Amino acid sequence: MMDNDNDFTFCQVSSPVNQDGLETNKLASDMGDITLDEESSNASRSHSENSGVLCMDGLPHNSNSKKQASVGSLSYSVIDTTSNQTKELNKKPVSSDAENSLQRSSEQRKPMQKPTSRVKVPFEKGYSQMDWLKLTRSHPDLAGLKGQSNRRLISLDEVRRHQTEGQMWTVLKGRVYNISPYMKFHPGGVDMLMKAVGKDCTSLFNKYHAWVNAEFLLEKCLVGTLDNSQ
Ligand code: HEM
Repeated sequence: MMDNDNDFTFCQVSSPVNQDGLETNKLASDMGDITLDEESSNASRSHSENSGVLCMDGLPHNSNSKKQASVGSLSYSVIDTTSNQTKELNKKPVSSDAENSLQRSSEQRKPMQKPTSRVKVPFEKGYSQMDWLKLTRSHPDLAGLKGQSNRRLISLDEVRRHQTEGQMWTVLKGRVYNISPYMKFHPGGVDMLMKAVGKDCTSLFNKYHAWVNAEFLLEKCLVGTLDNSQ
């Protein structure tokens, strides 16, 4: 079962929102030798709709011939079609230790791991998403506009020239943001967000978390709109 927020993230093996068929297809192809039975597929789907995650933590079941794994209160069979044998997933109760739980869940996920590994970086004190929201409400000029309008058109070349501390610009879905103030608040870590600086990060963003509402999160960091005319 899921004990805390960390477990929620670390156990995530499918996209919370199935809006993006790609993610689901990738998962399906990476699962390769594992087949979920009819009942389990339905169960997983409805679980995804409800809570957005598919977590494999659960208490051990007594499994001899039929192997059972559990997802919250749901259970399903896992069948290895290559060896014609059923595999039992590693099922142990979750401890509250986030580090152990990260290790254990990455072991569990091995057979169906995606190429894109998504590790949530523990935030520094004062840099939670709630702290970010508070800052966006209280800071007068997060974008660093200094009175300039954020309705102007900005070329990709100008975006490239903004890679200094305090002025780190990126393009996301046609909008130009100064992500400098968001750096330390990014749940995926500073290093990951640095990859977005000075360029269009839309595809990277979608690869990791297409469902994140950046328009809302970065609203106060908007510096303009990308000029596509060149
Ligand atoms: C530019 C705007 C971006 C915003 C506003 C943003 C925001 C977020 C948010 C809110 C989360 C937590 C998601 C969750 O809990 O489900 C997150 C996680 C993450 N982000 Fe970003 N992100 C951005 C760009 C990027 C880029 C460009 C990359 C990759 C190069 C990236 C990589 C990650 C990773 C690896 C995680 C961590 C694990 C996870 O939560 O699943 N992000 N980001």
